Amino acid sequence: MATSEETPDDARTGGLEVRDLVVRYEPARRGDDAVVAVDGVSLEVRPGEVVALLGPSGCGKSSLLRAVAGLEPVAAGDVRWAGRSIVRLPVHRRGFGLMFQDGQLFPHRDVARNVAYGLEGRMPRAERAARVTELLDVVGLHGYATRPVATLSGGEQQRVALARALAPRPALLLLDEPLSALDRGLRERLAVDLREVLATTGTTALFVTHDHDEAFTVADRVGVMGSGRLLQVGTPDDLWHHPATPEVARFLGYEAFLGGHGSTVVALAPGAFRLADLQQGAADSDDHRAAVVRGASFRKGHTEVSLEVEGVGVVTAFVPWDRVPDPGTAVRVALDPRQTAQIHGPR
Ligand SMILES: Nc1ncnc2c1ncn2[C@@H]1O[C@H](COP(=O)(O)OP(=O)(O)OP(=O)(O)O)[C@@H](O)[C@H]1O
Repeated sequence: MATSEETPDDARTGGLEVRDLVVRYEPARRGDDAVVAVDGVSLEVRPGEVVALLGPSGCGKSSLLRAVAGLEPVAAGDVRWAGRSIVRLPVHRRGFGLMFQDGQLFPHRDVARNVAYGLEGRMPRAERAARVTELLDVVGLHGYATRPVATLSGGEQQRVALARALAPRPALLLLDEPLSALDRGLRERLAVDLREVLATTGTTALFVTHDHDEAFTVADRVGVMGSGRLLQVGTPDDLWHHPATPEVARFLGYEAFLGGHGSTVVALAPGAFRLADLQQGAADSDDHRAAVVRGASFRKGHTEVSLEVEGVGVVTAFVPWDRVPDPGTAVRVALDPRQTAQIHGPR
């Protein structure tokens, strides 16, 4: 039977449910305004699902995550797990795992004893050792058990932190920018590994990041936040092809906008304009414009050219490395509709 804490709706949903959540920080000095860091957010994370919260610095991602963890009080709204409100449960009774930007490993323990931390007192020693070995395999650190953590690289330390967070089989894993302290190449590789580890272990997770590539790599669904609000939630594919507003589109990486029919706006992804005389496909388009080359930077296997397109602004075009026009060159560009998204205005 449904109680006041449980509704038939919840029983069907399971997982995490955040309802109309408000997180507010009271002012440090009298007379200052309170900061509303999370302003009425509702979000679900279904069992086994990985959801990323994506948004610029200060938009309230960490505050939301910390409220779910029980590290920040909830000013209004509700946080529910498996159909029950947990806002009054202390952190340690929620059964959630936490992982932060700096792994916060215990420097005087070796790798195995870091990973075993959450298992101590919960299972016999032999079982604990087996679980540690299993987790080190899962995160790609086979054979690292006796290494002092101080001798590990930043990426290896984050793998240990992940293994430690997963060891007690948390009901929900909360990750706050776990890869942000690492350099870009390593971050990209670890994001792929993280996705695989979460999938293999069937872990339900909420993952905070300001990096859209990382969110798209790791998560089944992504929630885009801005100024304390949840602006849009969807699969990476859905968000990219159907951003709800120019604000969301810009945050996902769209660079410029064109007026469309009526209240429709056309968002332009990097590569939306092709240099007409250089690239195949450009000739098919009937939308040609004048542009001036502003600069170029070499990337893996191609060159990104910065173009100032008449009536549009500065955008990025991709050209083969041996066909890069000099800065100042006047060129014609053609629009590739596949690299655009339509945003429908308010009806
Ligand atoms: N303990 C606090 N006291 C007062 N204000 C806070 C506190 N923590 C966060 N804030 C404010 O709340 C807002 C949201 O911060 P939060 O850390 O949740 O954002 P974020 O999106 O995670 O940002 P970042 O990516 O920079 O960590 C910001 O304006 C921040 O200054």
